[in-house]
Amino acid sequence: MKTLLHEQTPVTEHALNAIAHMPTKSLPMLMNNDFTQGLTDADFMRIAVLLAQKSYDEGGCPIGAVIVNNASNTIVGKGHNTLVQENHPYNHGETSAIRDAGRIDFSRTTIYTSLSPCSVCATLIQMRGFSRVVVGDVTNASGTQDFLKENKVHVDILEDQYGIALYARFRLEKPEQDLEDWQGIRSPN
Ligand SMILES: Nc1ccnc(=O)[nH]1
Repeated sequence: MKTLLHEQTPVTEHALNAIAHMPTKSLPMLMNNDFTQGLTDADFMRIAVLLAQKSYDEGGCPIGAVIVNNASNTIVGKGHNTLVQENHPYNHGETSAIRDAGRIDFSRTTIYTSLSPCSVCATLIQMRGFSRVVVGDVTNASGTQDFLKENKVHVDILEDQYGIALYARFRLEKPEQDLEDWQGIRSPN
């Protein structure tokens, strides 16, 4: 079967945005193995940021995450924060992607998150035995890298300036929503 994204397709922002929006299980219909093999850490991080943008456009918190199988370089889970969209007291970008992936062996996967993980997500990442975390923003938030490293999770910082600017804008526009999401401070509603 010929896919829309293949070995001759350039890796553009439009292509990455289509990947971000397509259900994970349908991705093999969109891109073939050769295209998938060409995706880099920065590309996976940008997909996480485009999921953050999708959440922002829905009125939610702009944080996205992508989980990739280390051996096959394929996306096995992805998602974004749904505090607002699902009226969900605790569904961060990371938990959303982890839930999308399901009960797999996370020790052979990498999670790309558009924002530095909170302590609850860092604990889940450690408990589920992820081999590696790539963090796209340690400018707006930080603090769990040492915990992750102490627990044998490899941490790489790969800042995405688009994601950093988006989160900074959100924090200025909706400071209460940012605090509720980070610290569980009671919703004003
Ligand atoms: N890393 C994160 C911080 C806060 N909220 C999220 O969804 N993710």
